[in-house]
Amino acid sequence: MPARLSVNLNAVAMLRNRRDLPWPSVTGLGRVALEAGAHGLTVHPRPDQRHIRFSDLPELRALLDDSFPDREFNMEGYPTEAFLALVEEHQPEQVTLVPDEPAQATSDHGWNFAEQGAFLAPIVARLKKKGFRVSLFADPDPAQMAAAQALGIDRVELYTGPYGACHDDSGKASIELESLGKTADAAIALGLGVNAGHDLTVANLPALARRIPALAEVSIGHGLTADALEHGMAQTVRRFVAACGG
Ligand SMILES: CC(=O)[C@@H](O)[C@H](O)COP(=O)(O)O
Ligand SMILES: NCC(=O)COP(=O)(O)O
Repeated sequence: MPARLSVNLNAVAMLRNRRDLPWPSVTGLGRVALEAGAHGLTVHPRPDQRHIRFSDLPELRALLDDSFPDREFNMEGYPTEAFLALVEEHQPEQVTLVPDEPAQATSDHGWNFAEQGAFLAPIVARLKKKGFRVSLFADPDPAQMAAAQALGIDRVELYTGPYGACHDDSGKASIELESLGKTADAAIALGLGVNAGHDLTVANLPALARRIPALAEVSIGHGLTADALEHGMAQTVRRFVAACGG
């Protein structure tokens, strides 16, 4: 089965937040994504709300519940008490825990399961008890998968940033790809599902999907939003030229 696509709306939210105006609409573009076939929506509400605002969450939950009940809401974040309260309020189908510092510009590494397992274990147990599917952000490192699996999680999300960064070096990309592939092999052998995300694009996704045929889900925001701008720009300029009376 092909990997499912969850559209990360953080980049849209960041653009919206440049002005005190309601566009681009996070919920509106979430609807466009779902109408176009996305299997779900991802948000990463950071503590300073510089991208997704906490007030976006009820609207997105309602969009999925009212119009797309077969799609999924994936909430990502560092498991502070405040983040866990948001999760419990908005009931995503999947919770992805990431080891990000509050002021971190973007996610840039996975959990160290050996060192941070004791911190994660009660949080995973709490989320599992409440019925959430739990995924943990993981570096491409097969040796860490046993410690991840021991936490009782459902999936790992492989951090694909280093692979995405090889956009101009196919030799290095194939090394990063193999590292992701071996980590996925180890996770799958232990019974874990495998998601992936960070800096995935139309260009680098096909090789990833071929190397990891059981890839369950990819969440994509930055590259997908850039692609939408690139491919939508000409049509939009035509609309504005017409609005100018041209
Ligand atoms: C976990 C991950 O890789 C994404 O959540 C990524 O960090 C996107 O979040 P930002 O758009 O806030 O960078
Ligand atoms: N979970 C990873 C994710 O949502 C990726 O975001 P981006 O790097 O594509 O913006």
